[in-house]
Amino acid sequence: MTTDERQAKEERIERAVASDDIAISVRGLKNSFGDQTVHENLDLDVRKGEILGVVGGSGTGKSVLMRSIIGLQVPDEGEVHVFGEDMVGRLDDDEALAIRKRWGVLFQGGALFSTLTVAENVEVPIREYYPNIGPVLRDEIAAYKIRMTGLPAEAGPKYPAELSGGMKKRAGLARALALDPDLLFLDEPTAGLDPIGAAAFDDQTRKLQETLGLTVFLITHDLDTLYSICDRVAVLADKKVIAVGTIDELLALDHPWIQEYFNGPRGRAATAAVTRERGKAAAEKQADGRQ
Ligand SMILES: Nc1ncnc2c1ncn2[C@@H]1O[C@H](COP(=O)(O)OP(=O)(O)OP(=O)(O)O)[C@@H](O)[C@H]1O
Repeated sequence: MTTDERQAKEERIERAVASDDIAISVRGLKNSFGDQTVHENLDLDVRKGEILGVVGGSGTGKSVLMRSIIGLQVPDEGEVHVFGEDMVGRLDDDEALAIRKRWGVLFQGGALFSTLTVAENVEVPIREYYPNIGPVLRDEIAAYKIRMTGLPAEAGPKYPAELSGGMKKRAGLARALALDPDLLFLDEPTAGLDPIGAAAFDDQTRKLQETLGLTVFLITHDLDTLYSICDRVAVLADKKVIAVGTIDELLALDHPWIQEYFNGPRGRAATAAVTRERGKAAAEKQADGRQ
Protein backbone atom coordinates (compact mmCIF):
# COMPACT_ATOMS: atom_id res chain seq x y z
CA MET A 1 0.00 0.00 0.00
CA THR A 2 1.44 3.41 -0.96
CA THR A 3 1.65 6.30 1.50
CA ASP A 4 -1.17 8.07 -0.32
CA GLU A 5 -3.38 4.97 -0.19
CA ARG A 6 -2.62 4.51 3.49
CA GLN A 7 -3.49 8.15 4.19
CA ALA A 8 -6.72 7.85 2.18
CA LYS A 9 -7.62 4.74 4.18
CA GLU A 10 -6.91 6.51 7.49
CA GLU A 11 -9.06 9.45 6.44
CA ARG A 12 -11.88 7.11 5.42
CA ILE A 13 -11.78 5.30 8.75
CA GLU A 14 -11.66 8.56 10.72
CA ARG A 15 -14.62 9.89 8.76
CA ALA A 16 -16.58 6.68 9.31
CA VAL A 17 -15.98 6.77 13.08
CA ALA A 18 -16.81 10.47 13.32
CA SER A 19 -19.96 10.05 11.26
CA ASP A 20 -21.20 6.99 13.12
CA ASP A 21 -23.94 8.94 14.90
CA ILE A 22 -24.54 11.36 12.07
CA ALA A 23 -26.97 10.60 9.26
CA ILE A 24 -26.49 13.84 7.31
CA SER A 25 -23.57 16.22 7.47
CA VAL A 26 -23.55 19.48 5.52
CA ARG A 27 -20.47 21.70 5.52
CA GLY A 28 -19.80 25.08 3.93
CA LEU A 29 -22.86 24.88 1.67
CA LYS A 30 -23.39 27.68 -0.83
CA ASN A 31 -26.37 27.92 -3.15
CA SER A 32 -27.25 30.82 -5.37
CA PHE A 33 -29.62 31.60 -8.21
CA GLY A 34 -28.22 34.37 -10.39
CA ASP A 35 -27.52 37.32 -8.09
CA GLN A 36 -29.47 35.82 -5.21
CA THR A 37 -27.39 33.92 -2.66
CA VAL A 38 -29.69 31.61 -0.70
CA HIS A 39 -27.07 29.79 1.41
CA GLU A 40 -23.55 30.82 2.33
CA ASN A 41 -21.26 28.74 4.49
CA LEU A 42 -24.15 26.67 5.87
CA ASP A 43 -23.30 23.80 8.25
CA LEU A 44 -25.73 21.23 9.65
CA ASP A 45 -25.60 17.78 11.24
CA VAL A 46 -28.63 15.52 11.50
CA ARG A 47 -28.17 12.78 14.08
CA LYS A 48 -29.22 9.21 13.41
CA GLY A 49 -32.62 8.38 14.84
CA GLU A 50 -33.77 11.94 15.53
CA ILE A 51 -36.62 13.99 14.17
CA LEU A 52 -34.97 17.27 13.23
CA GLY A 53 -37.39 20.13 12.58
CA VAL A 54 -36.13 22.73 10.10
CA VAL A 55 -37.66 26.19 10.44
CA GLY A 56 -37.06 29.64 9.02
CA GLY A 57 -38.99 32.48 7.41
CA SER A 58 -40.44 32.04 3.94
CA GLY A 59 -37.73 31.99 1.30
CA THR A 60 -34.84 31.32 3.72
CA GLY A 61 -33.97 28.21 1.72
CA LYS A 62 -35.40 25.25 3.63
CA SER A 63 -36.56 23.42 0.51
CA VAL A 64 -33.36 24.31 -1.37
CA LEU A 65 -31.40 22.81 1.55
CA MET A 66 -33.43 19.61 1.33
CA ARG A 67 -32.96 19.51 -2.45
CA SER A 68 -29.20 19.96 -2.01
CA ILE A 69 -29.07 17.00 0.35
CA ILE A 70 -31.05 14.70 -1.91
CA GLY A 71 -29.15 15.76 -5.02
CA LEU A 72 -31.85 17.71 -6.84
CA GLN A 73 -29.80 20.87 -6.49
CA VAL A 74 -26.06 20.89 -7.12
CA PRO A 75 -24.54 23.41 -4.68
CA ASP A 76 -22.04 26.06 -5.80
CA GLU A 77 -19.77 25.08 -2.92
CA GLY A 78 -19.70 22.77 0.06
CA GLU A 79 -19.94 19.15 1.10
CA VAL A 80 -22.91 16.92 1.77
CA HIS A 81 -22.38 13.51 3.36
CA VAL A 82 -25.25 11.08 3.88
CA PHE A 83 -24.43 8.05 6.02
CA GLY A 84 -20.77 9.02 5.59
CA GLU A 85 -20.92 9.03 1.76
CA ASP A 86 -19.99 12.16 -0.15
CA MET A 87 -23.08 12.96 -2.25
CA VAL A 88 -22.20 16.13 -4.15
CA GLY A 89 -22.07 15.70 -7.89
CA ARG A 90 -22.03 11.91 -8.00
CA LEU A 91 -25.62 10.86 -7.91
CA ASP A 92 -25.32 8.57 -10.87
CA ASP A 93 -22.75 6.14 -9.61
CA ASP A 94 -23.65 2.86 -7.89
CA GLU A 95 -22.64 3.79 -4.34
CA ALA A 96 -24.64 7.00 -4.46
CA LEU A 97 -27.59 5.05 -5.87
CA ALA A 98 -27.37 2.66 -2.92
CA ILE A 99 -27.65 5.64 -0.55
CA ARG A 100 -30.61 7.07 -2.48
CA LYS A 101 -32.47 3.81 -1.85
CA ARG A 102 -32.08 4.51 1.86
CA TRP A 103 -34.23 7.64 1.83
CA GLY A 104 -37.82 8.50 1.11
CA VAL A 105 -39.17 11.97 0.37
CA LEU A 106 -42.57 13.53 0.92
CA PHE A 107 -42.55 16.69 -1.18
CA GLN A 108 -44.68 19.74 -0.46
CA GLY A 109 -48.20 18.98 -1.69
CA GLY A 110 -47.51 15.25 -1.95
CA ALA A 111 -46.32 15.37 -5.60
CA LEU A 112 -48.38 12.29 -6.49
CA PHE A 113 -48.80 11.28 -10.13
CA SER A 114 -52.39 12.31 -10.81
CA THR A 115 -52.96 9.64 -13.48
CA LEU A 116 -51.88 6.79 -11.18
CA THR A 117 -53.83 5.29 -8.30
CA VAL A 118 -52.47 5.51 -4.76
CA ALA A 119 -51.14 1.93 -4.96
CA GLU A 120 -49.53 2.60 -8.35
CA ASN A 121 -47.91 5.75 -6.94
CA VAL A 122 -46.43 3.73 -4.09
CA GLU A 123 -45.14 1.17 -6.59
CA VAL A 124 -43.21 3.77 -8.65
CA PRO A 125 -40.00 3.71 -6.56
CA ILE A 126 -40.18 -0.09 -6.27
CA ARG A 127 -40.33 -0.40 -10.08
CA GLU A 128 -37.48 2.09 -10.44
CA TYR A 129 -35.06 0.68 -7.88
CA TYR A 130 -36.07 -3.01 -7.77
CA PRO A 131 -37.16 -3.89 -11.32
CA ASN A 132 -36.87 -7.62 -10.55
CA ILE A 133 -39.68 -7.54 -8.01
CA GLY A 134 -42.73 -9.01 -9.76
CA PRO A 135 -46.20 -7.45 -9.88
CA VAL A 136 -47.77 -9.65 -7.17
CA LEU A 137 -45.14 -8.88 -4.56
CA ARG A 138 -45.13 -5.22 -5.62
CA ASP A 139 -48.90 -5.04 -5.02
CA GLU A 140 -48.46 -6.64 -1.60
CA ILE A 141 -45.70 -4.22 -0.61
CA ALA A 142 -47.80 -1.24 -1.75
CA ALA A 143 -50.84 -2.47 0.22
CA TYR A 144 -48.68 -2.91 3.32
CA LYS A 145 -47.18 0.59 3.03
CA ILE A 146 -50.62 2.11 2.53
CA ARG A 147 -51.87 0.45 5.73
CA MET A 148 -48.74 1.57 7.61
CA THR A 149 -49.65 5.21 7.08
CA GLY A 150 -53.12 4.74 8.55
CA LEU A 151 -54.97 4.83 5.21
CA PRO A 152 -57.73 2.27 4.71
CA ALA A 153 -56.99 -0.52 2.22
CA GLU A 154 -59.77 0.91 -0.03
CA ALA A 155 -57.58 3.96 -0.69
CA GLY A 156 -55.23 1.84 -2.84
CA PRO A 157 -57.29 1.86 -6.06
CA LYS A 158 -58.30 5.54 -5.69
CA TYR A 159 -56.81 8.38 -7.73
CA PRO A 160 -55.29 11.41 -5.96
CA ALA A 161 -58.21 13.62 -7.07
CA GLU A 162 -60.55 11.35 -5.07
CA LEU A 163 -58.63 11.87 -1.80
CA SER A 164 -58.86 14.51 0.93
CA GLY A 165 -55.78 16.65 1.66
CA GLY A 166 -54.86 14.51 4.66
CA MET A 167 -55.24 11.29 2.66
CA LYS A 168 -53.02 12.69 -0.11
CA LYS A 169 -50.30 13.41 2.45
CA ARG A 170 -50.57 9.87 3.77
CA ALA A 171 -50.41 8.47 0.24
CA GLY A 172 -47.24 10.54 -0.32
CA LEU A 173 -45.89 9.19 2.95
CA ALA A 174 -46.67 5.61 1.86
CA ARG A 175 -44.68 6.23 -1.32
CA ALA A 176 -41.81 7.73 0.70
CA LEU A 177 -41.78 4.53 2.80
CA ALA A 178 -41.91 2.22 -0.22
CA LEU A 179 -38.23 1.21 -0.10
CA ASP A 180 -38.02 0.75 3.70
CA PRO A 181 -35.91 3.90 4.10
CA ASP A 182 -33.64 4.74 7.03
CA LEU A 183 -34.07 8.42 6.34
CA LEU A 184 -37.26 10.33 5.70
CA PHE A 185 -37.52 13.86 4.28
CA LEU A 186 -40.81 15.61 4.93
CA ASP A 187 -41.41 19.05 3.39
CA GLU A 188 -44.23 20.80 5.26
CA PRO A 189 -46.23 17.61 5.81
CA THR A 190 -49.02 19.24 7.83
CA ALA A 191 -49.45 22.37 5.67
CA GLY A 192 -53.09 22.73 4.66
CA LEU A 193 -54.38 20.14 7.14
CA ASP A 194 -56.95 20.98 9.80
CA PRO A 195 -55.56 20.89 13.38
CA ILE A 196 -56.98 17.42 14.09
CA GLY A 197 -55.66 16.01 10.82
CA ALA A 198 -52.28 17.67 11.45
CA ALA A 199 -52.04 16.22 14.97
CA ALA A 200 -52.96 12.76 13.64
CA PHE A 201 -50.29 13.05 10.94
CA ASP A 202 -47.72 14.11 13.58
CA ASP A 203 -48.65 11.09 15.72
CA GLN A 204 -48.26 8.80 12.74
CA THR A 205 -44.84 10.29 11.93
CA ARG A 206 -43.63 9.79 15.50
CA LYS A 207 -44.98 6.22 15.62
CA LEU A 208 -43.31 5.32 12.32
CA GLN A 209 -40.06 6.96 13.41
CA GLU A 210 -40.06 4.97 16.65
CA THR A 211 -41.06 1.62 15.17
CA LEU A 212 -38.83 1.81 12.11
CA GLY A 213 -35.92 3.65 13.78
CA LEU A 214 -36.07 6.38 11.14
CA THR A 215 -34.09 9.59 10.97
CA VAL A 216 -36.45 12.38 9.94
CA PHE A 217 -35.59 15.73 8.32
CA LEU A 218 -38.80 17.70 8.69
CA ILE A 219 -39.36 21.16 7.22
CA THR A 220 -42.29 22.87 8.87
CA HIS A 221 -43.94 26.14 9.85
CA ASP A 222 -46.17 24.25 12.27
CA LEU A 223 -45.27 25.09 15.87
CA ASP A 224 -47.42 22.27 17.21
CA THR A 225 -45.39 19.79 15.12
CA LEU A 226 -42.14 21.24 16.45
CA TYR A 227 -43.29 21.00 20.05
CA SER A 228 -44.97 17.65 19.82
CA ILE A 229 -42.59 15.46 17.79
CA CYS A 230 -39.24 17.13 17.03
CA ASP A 231 -36.19 16.13 19.07
CA ARG A 232 -34.24 19.17 17.90
CA VAL A 233 -34.92 22.16 15.71
CA ALA A 234 -32.57 23.85 13.21
CA VAL A 235 -33.22 27.51 12.47
CA LEU A 236 -32.39 28.96 9.04
CA ALA A 237 -31.75 32.70 8.84
CA ASP A 238 -29.10 34.99 7.37
CA LYS A 239 -28.29 32.33 4.70
CA LYS A 240 -27.18 29.71 7.22
CA VAL A 241 -28.30 27.53 10.10
CA ILE A 242 -28.00 30.03 12.95
CA ALA A 243 -28.89 27.57 15.73
CA VAL A 244 -29.75 23.93 16.34
CA GLY A 245 -31.08 22.52 19.59
CA THR A 246 -34.11 21.60 21.64
CA ILE A 247 -36.80 24.26 21.83
CA ASP A 248 -35.72 25.05 25.41
CA GLU A 249 -32.16 25.55 24.18
CA LEU A 250 -33.34 27.80 21.35
CA LEU A 251 -35.50 29.83 23.73
CA ALA A 252 -32.38 30.63 25.77
CA LEU A 253 -30.86 32.41 22.73
CA ASP A 254 -31.60 36.07 22.18
CA HIS A 255 -31.78 36.05 18.38
CA PRO A 256 -34.73 38.31 17.43
CA TRP A 257 -36.24 35.91 14.87
CA ILE A 258 -36.06 32.97 17.30
CA GLN A 259 -37.63 34.98 20.11
CA GLU A 260 -40.34 36.33 17.82
CA TYR A 261 -41.08 32.87 16.42
CA PHE A 262 -41.20 30.85 19.64
CA ASN A 263 -42.32 33.61 22.00
CA GLY A 264 -44.88 35.26 19.70
CA PRO A 265 -48.60 34.60 20.37
CA ARG A 266 -48.62 31.29 18.43
CA GLY A 267 -45.43 30.11 20.07
CA ARG A 268 -46.83 30.87 23.51
CA ALA A 269 -50.04 29.00 22.67
CA ALA A 270 -48.05 25.95 21.54
CA THR A 271 -45.90 26.12 24.71
CA ALA A 272 -49.03 26.35 26.87
CA ALA A 273 -50.57 23.35 25.08
CA VAL A 274 -47.44 21.26 25.61
CA THR A 275 -47.18 22.32 29.27
CA ARG A 276 -50.84 21.30 29.74
CA GLU A 277 -50.21 17.92 28.06
CA ARG A 278 -47.09 17.28 30.14
CA GLY A 279 -48.98 18.23 33.34
CA LYS A 280 -51.82 15.86 32.39
CA ALA A 281 -49.37 13.03 31.66
CA ALA A 282 -47.52 13.61 34.96
CA ALA A 283 -50.81 13.65 36.91
CA GLU A 284 -51.93 10.41 35.23
CA LYS A 285 -48.58 8.78 36.04
CA GLN A 286 -48.86 9.88 39.66
CA ALA A 287 -52.44 8.56 39.86
CA ASP A 288 -51.32 5.23 38.35
CA GLY A 289 -48.58 5.01 40.99
CA ARG A 290 -51.09 5.47 43.78
CA GLN A 291 -53.38 2.68 42.56
N1 LIG B 1 -35.03 26.76 -9.07
C1 LIG B 1 -34.95 28.00 -8.57
N2 LIG B 1 -34.62 29.05 -9.36
C2 LIG B 1 -34.50 30.29 -8.86
N3 LIG B 1 -34.71 30.60 -7.56
C3 LIG B 1 -35.06 29.61 -6.74
C4 LIG B 1 -35.19 28.25 -7.19
N4 LIG B 1 -35.53 27.48 -6.13
C5 LIG B 1 -35.61 28.31 -5.08
N5 LIG B 1 -35.33 29.57 -5.43
C6 LIG B 1 -35.30 30.73 -4.53
O1 LIG B 1 -34.57 30.39 -3.38
C7 LIG B 1 -35.13 30.96 -2.22
C8 LIG B 1 -35.38 29.87 -1.20
O2 LIG B 1 -36.42 29.04 -1.65
P1 LIG B 1 -37.01 27.84 -0.78
O3 LIG B 1 -38.13 27.25 -1.56
O4 LIG B 1 -35.92 26.95 -0.35
O5 LIG B 1 -37.56 28.63 0.48
P2 LIG B 1 -38.28 28.04 1.76
O6 LIG B 1 -37.50 28.45 2.96
O7 LIG B 1 -38.52 26.57 1.61
O8 LIG B 1 -39.64 28.86 1.69
P3 LIG B 1 -41.15 28.50 2.13
O9 LIG B 1 -41.15 28.42 3.63
O10 LIG B 1 -41.94 29.67 1.64
O11 LIG B 1 -41.54 27.19 1.46
C9 LIG B 1 -36.40 31.67 -2.67
O12 LIG B 1 -36.12 33.05 -2.78
C10 LIG B 1 -36.71 31.07 -4.02
O13 LIG B 1 -37.33 31.99 -4.85
